[in-house]
Amino acid sequence: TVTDYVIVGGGTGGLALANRLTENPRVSVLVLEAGGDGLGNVNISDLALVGASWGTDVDWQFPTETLPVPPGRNIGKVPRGKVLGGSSAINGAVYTRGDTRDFVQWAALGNPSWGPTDFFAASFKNEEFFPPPKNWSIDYIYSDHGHNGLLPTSFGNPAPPIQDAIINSVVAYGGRHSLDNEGGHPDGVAWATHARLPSNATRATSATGYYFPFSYRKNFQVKLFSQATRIIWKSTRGTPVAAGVEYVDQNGNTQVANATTVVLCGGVWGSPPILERSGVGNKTLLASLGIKSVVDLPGVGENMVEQTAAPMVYAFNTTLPLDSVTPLLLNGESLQETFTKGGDLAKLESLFVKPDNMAEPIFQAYQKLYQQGTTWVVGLTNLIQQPGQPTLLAWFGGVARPLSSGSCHITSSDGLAYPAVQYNWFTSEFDIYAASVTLQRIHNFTTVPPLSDWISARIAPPPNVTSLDDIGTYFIENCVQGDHPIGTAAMIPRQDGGVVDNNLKVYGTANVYVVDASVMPFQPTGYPHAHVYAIAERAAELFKAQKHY
Ligand SMILES: Cc1cc2nc3c(=O)[nH]c(=O)nc-3n(C[C@H](O)[C@H](O)[C@H](O)COP(=O)(O)OP(=O)(O)OC[C@H]3O[C@@H](n4cnc5c(N)ncnc54)[C@H](O)[C@@H]3O)c2cc1C
Repeated sequence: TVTDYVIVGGGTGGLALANRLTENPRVSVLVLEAGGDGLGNVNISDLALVGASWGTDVDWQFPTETLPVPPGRNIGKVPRGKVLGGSSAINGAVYTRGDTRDFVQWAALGNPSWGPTDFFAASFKNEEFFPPPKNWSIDYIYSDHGHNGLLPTSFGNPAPPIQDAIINSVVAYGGRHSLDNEGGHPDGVAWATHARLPSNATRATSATGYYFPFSYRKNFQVKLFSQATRIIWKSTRGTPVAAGVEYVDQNGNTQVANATTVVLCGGVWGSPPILERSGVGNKTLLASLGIKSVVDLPGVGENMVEQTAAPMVYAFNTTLPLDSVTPLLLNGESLQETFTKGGDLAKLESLFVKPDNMAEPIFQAYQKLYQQGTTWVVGLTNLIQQPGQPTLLAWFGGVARPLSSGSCHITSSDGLAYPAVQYNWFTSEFDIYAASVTLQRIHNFTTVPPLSDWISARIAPPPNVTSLDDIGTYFIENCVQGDHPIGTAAMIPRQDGGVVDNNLKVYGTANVYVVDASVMPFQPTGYPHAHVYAIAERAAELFKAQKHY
């Protein structure tokens, strides 16, 4: 049998796309997912247990390469969801939307279908926002959220008065209190929504929203424990045409799924390896691995941007009664604003230079976003309660839009081998300087009243780390990955290192597409999760329009 679409990866993007395509009963979709269904796994469903699934069988546990800066640092294996729902099933579930100006730049990169009006309409289609109860002191703007989507979003339970103290100290130190960061103007400290059902703190994933309630659809088939290895080509003469996808089924047998259209939704480190094993990628690299080139596309696996964050941890002088779900505040602001309070803006600007491996148009987009004063640095607050210990306040602060970028490439033609994930953090000094001043500013927020009235000591970094240089060293030695990588199949012009076009079709192919976090040309303000859903919603619209469904 030949299905209309074979979708590789039943993750965040994959299931959202599959759902929208199968709204039409005449369109058939087969999803190949390397993991299982995750049903009954409390580490997935209970959002209070975030992190418990990492390192288990629902996590790919991707090995990473040693970092260049600081020399020799290796952060080891990092999580990615290997289960229906993909990373939406194991992530922090923080749901943030970017700035409208981010998408003006996406469109300017040669993608007219991805401007702010289209992007936000697609994103709102994803969300079903549950406002907090009236007696909770949480600000939000109702119209900044989607209301008829398939993914429930809501706030964690508030912990007044500490939350108000955080907001008031940010404002006391020259920051802004934003009523809502979700409507295209993320600029200041605001409550962050989670992908979660409000009633019982259950995690909402692409599987709970887009698949399980629709699994009755005969045209929406899912094969679990089926790992795709490469694309099978019907013809590589002229423009190559895919016939389907080769995969290893749950019994270890190699099979082929035939389809009219192949869509890769394997994620940032799942999709590029499939392209490379199929002959789509850097011709020289592929030749060195004995793989015949089908389309010479050097951008495959490049342009990988990952946010980093370092903890600033403070002990409270009291134990706070906390709900099981940690409430969160997200603070973002422009670099100009951050530096006005304690950095050398001229020095920062002198460091704002294009890294060799960054595409020129992306750098131009960054320049515009910087000049427009868009939010560039982000801090997320977390309240931590361990039995018998004082409550801790942890800020995770970092640069939302770093200049340093890395890569993800296969190292052999083995269809089941892990690729080499190279982050390349801090190869741009701009990122180190911006991060140091950000942490210093977070420290300054925390040590002015009213928040300071609650704090007894700083736990991390140690109190003797005070100079900007020392804070910078602390950051590069202790930062953690955001688990927010994007960009390895970037939607930019082919001559600039792009991999997919405005319709998410892989350049040089007739019928191969990518619909996941890989296609983001750069990280919109905030975090990636909500944007992947929006990409899938928008991709479904574009596919339907092309095929006149
Ligand atoms: C620990 C963690 C915390 C995070 N926290 C947040 C957060 O709080 N907020 C936020 O916005 N973002 C967060 N993220 C990032 C966010 O979850 C991801 O950006 C997003 O879910 C990626 O979606 P995707 O569709 O690109 O990939 P995924 O959702 O990862 O889906 C890829 C799917 O493809 C499958 N797959 C891969 N290769 C193959 C293959 N060869 N054959 C078959 N199937 C395959 C995988 O098993 C997976 O199901 C976090 C991520 C992680 C891992």
